[in-house]
Amino acid sequence: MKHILVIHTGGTISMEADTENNTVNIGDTNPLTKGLEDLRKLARLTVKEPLHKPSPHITINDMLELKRLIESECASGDIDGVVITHGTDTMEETAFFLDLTLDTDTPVIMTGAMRSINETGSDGLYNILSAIRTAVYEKSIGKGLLVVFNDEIHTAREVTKVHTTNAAAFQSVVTGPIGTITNGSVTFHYDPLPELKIKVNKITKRVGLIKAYAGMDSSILYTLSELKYDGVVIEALGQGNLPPDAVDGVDKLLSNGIPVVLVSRCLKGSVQDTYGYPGGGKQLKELGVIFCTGLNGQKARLKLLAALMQTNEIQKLKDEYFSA
Ligand SMILES: NC(=O)C[C@H](N)C(=O)O
Repeated sequence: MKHILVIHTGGTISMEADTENNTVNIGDTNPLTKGLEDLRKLARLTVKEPLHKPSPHITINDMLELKRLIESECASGDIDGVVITHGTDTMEETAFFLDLTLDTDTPVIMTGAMRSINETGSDGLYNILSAIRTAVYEKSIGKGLLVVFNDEIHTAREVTKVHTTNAAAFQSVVTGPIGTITNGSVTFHYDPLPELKIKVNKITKRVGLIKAYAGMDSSILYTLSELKYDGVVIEALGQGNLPPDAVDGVDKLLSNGIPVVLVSRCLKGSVQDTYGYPGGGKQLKELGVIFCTGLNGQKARLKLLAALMQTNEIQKLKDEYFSA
């Protein structure tokens, strides 16, 4: 029998509905720590609970703590796979951060739930079951961090939360799921792209994330510059454009040595220096903005945060961390 480390961190999967007050709450204890008995038929389980939080409370230090825990537990060579339960709101961020910074071939699977443990149709235990099935499956080795949810398997790079309440809350919008689970059998459909790894033990930088909008000016960008943020990610318009009045703010950040990474607020497609009008991608690229295709804003922010622990030279960031 394979040995799976189950790490609980909190989220709706560990919450209970209070039907009188119509709220969902995190209690003193995590009901999941007792509810895994049936799943022990699938694998030998060791259960740890380093955190018991709703996922909007998860911090970058929590992500680092999880990374350290996984590394130290896997160092013995006795762990065949890891399953992490996590709230869904920031699941893609913890998943991406761990994928970026963990250097292991051991399958690490993340899951959660949209309905709390005592609600009718609760999806928590079912998703854990699917996650354990994926963790023990031989072909999950070397695929990076995977998110298992509602019978689908997603890579950390592609997955995003697309629905606030539906049990099918996660999608790999560009590629579709990397795998599916049918009648308890795991099938993979393609191999993931190799993900860059960044070695970090601590994060001491501050990176802001803002979304561009029609009529945006430079005020927020000036503020981030005055507050001496270490980096800024902008979810730009379309192919990588900004309103003309926002350009001076970008210029201010860059001339203060603060890297600016640009992703698109569109769900699909790449960012490119196509448009030559004021605020267009061509002007932004010439100013020194780093273009990043394939990551949404929250993931590009984490990548910049980790990369800034290696270098704050804009050219190096561009060449070594954001060239693909
Ligand atoms: N479904 C969930 O887990 C949502 C919850 N707000 C959380 O992220 O902790």
